[in-house]
Amino acid sequence: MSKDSEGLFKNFHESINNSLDDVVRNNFANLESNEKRISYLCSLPCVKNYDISKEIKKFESGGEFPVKKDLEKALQLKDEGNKAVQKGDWGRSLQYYNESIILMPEIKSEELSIVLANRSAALNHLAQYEDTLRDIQRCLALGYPRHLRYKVYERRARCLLALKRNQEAVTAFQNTITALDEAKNLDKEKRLKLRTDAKLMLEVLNKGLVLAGNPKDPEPFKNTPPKPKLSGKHNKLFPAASETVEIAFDETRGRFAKADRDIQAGEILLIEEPHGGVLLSEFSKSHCQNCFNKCLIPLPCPKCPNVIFCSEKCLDIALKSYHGYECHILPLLWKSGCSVTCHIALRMITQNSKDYFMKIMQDLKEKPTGPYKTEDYRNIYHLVSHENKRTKQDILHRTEMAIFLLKLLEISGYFNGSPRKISIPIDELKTMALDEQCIDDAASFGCLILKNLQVLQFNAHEVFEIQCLKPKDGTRFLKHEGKSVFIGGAVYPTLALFNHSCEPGIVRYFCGSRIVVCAVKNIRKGEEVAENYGPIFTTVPKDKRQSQLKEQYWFDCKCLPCEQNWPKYEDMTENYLRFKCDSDQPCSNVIPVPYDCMEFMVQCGLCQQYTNILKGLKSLQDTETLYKLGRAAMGEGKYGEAIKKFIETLKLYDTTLAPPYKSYYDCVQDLRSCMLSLGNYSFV
Ligand SMILES: C[S@@+](CC[C@H](N)C(=O)[O-])C[C@H]1O[C@@H](n2cnc3c(N)ncnc32)[C@H](O)[C@@H]1O
Repeated sequence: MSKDSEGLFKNFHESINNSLDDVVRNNFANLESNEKRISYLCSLPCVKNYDISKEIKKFESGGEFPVKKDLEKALQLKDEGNKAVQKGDWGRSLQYYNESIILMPEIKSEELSIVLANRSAALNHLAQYEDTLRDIQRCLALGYPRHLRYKVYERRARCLLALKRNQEAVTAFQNTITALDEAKNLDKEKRLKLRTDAKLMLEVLNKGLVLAGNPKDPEPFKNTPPKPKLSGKHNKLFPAASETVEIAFDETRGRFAKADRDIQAGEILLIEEPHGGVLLSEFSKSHCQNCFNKCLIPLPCPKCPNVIFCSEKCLDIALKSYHGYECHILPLLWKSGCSVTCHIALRMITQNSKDYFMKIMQDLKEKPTGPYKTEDYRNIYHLVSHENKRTKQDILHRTEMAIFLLKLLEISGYFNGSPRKISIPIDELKTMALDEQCIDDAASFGCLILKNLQVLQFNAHEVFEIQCLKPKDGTRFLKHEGKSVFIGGAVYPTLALFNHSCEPGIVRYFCGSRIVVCAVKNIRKGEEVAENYGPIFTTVPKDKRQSQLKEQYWFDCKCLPCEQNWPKYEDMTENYLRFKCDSDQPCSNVIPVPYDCMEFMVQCGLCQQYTNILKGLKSLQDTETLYKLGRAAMGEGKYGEAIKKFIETLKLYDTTLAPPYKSYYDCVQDLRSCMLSLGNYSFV
């Protein structure tokens, strides 16, 4: 449940807990399968008869997440946009048009086409030509009135000229001339002037094209950032990871990742799409519901006023899978007070069809073999859920959540195999009882949801972006100085196989909703590639780390900093250097050498061999210079350059010294900050 939750789910939960007597609790506790737990709880009168009609009524009243589109408001906002245009405030008009588009009902396609055309004018004035062209395309597809079309064709032609796409501009000017014939409300003189201008432009353009030998137009500009690339080939068994990573297993730690060869700091080890990725409700009107990118020119869902998309592609993906079902239940879910984890648990179902689950239901008993694919629900089903360590109270609580989500799933039309077409009429929803026809489905899907909730507790990741203050004109902004903001959640099934260390070897960042995992240390072949579940040894004392990990993830951490009781960053001493034993035989020992040591040959206490520290001291001087260069590049926002310097610094450190020591973690921390700067960011 969300921390400050109020609302339907909380009340439902409290009401059940108050109604259950010891006998019922005992009966529940003795049930051995999730299927039985769901069926039993669903059959109890306190669940079936739970009255939700009053709470549902509250949703109808709208507020932050209205249940329906609103023509009147949409038209008002359009008018506000037009007024802003008259004042020459194009930025403000764009905001009004955006809001109007989101609220405009789908059936008012002509009205919508007009707001899109108006928005294209604003975008054109703001010199966002590619966006202008997209909106013109959209407004024409929606049936923009024929007598006004000359305007958007002419705008299209001018945009194409600005983008130097002259061949296409010729067609657009020709369309303008044809469309002027239909401009019945335009006075004769204006029409004549526009026609003459367009003809003149056509002449100039055609001549220019002939003179230049009819060159091809430049490709339309792609506004999607380049996709990150794995370092090395894909792992054959775990294709989201690189072949440098192997997934190993042992009885105490379960599955975990280790290096299959020496890994260098800076290598990209994993790139993975989310499974069940959801955006937090607070970002539903600023970020694309599908790819999580910040979205300044939103495309609305045709049916609901609560989510936006960055492109037709994202809209199409969402509508054909999860959003088709979630469209009308989102306000209910968001206002119910249940957590983002509940939403992910539901999304893990809605993103696939009922048929998909029916086909794999039998397979779920066995762990799947073959390549471990991100989209394959069977893999997620077998992630760690610690089912047999759960308390009765925990299972009861999650079963209640599952039942609440089941009810939403039923309302969404999921069990009938087709999304509901209209928003939920209040009279339809009186109690929590499930429709008799859905009882069998409820038992099967309730089990899956319950399993999802258990799995998510240990395997979900937060999705974040870096938010930077909007730079004033001409001023530079530094992404590493931005704030990391939690915008959503998801399971990344391959990353979920990585265990924790309080001294992690990786950093994760996001490109849209896709996660990228990058090494921030050099990791030797055979060593664990560990991620971090929260507490880091440099900042959190051991007892706190141990108790946090035990409480949240149910294991005793035995990482090196925990086992050897490494000091926090602030307590690391600079009085001696931790030299690696440099003997001929491989020796893993560390030789602490006082800072003011006058000897240059020091003896290893373990293998008794001598290490010449002069060579090491010389290379440490080089690391200082390299590190300073990296810091300087970072301060100028040249992250690629800074990353290279930090990687070189770490390489030199690793030939000489063994962590923990301050300068090593300074460098790791800066490398991490630079890597984070490569991910999602937005201006606030
Ligand atoms: C996200 S999963 C990691 C993958 C998991 N080991 C598996 O087999 O699928 C988290 C769970 O892994 C185990 N785990 C993670 N880090 C661990 C560590 N450092 N030592 C022991 N167990 C760990 C705990 O059981 C934890 O709840």
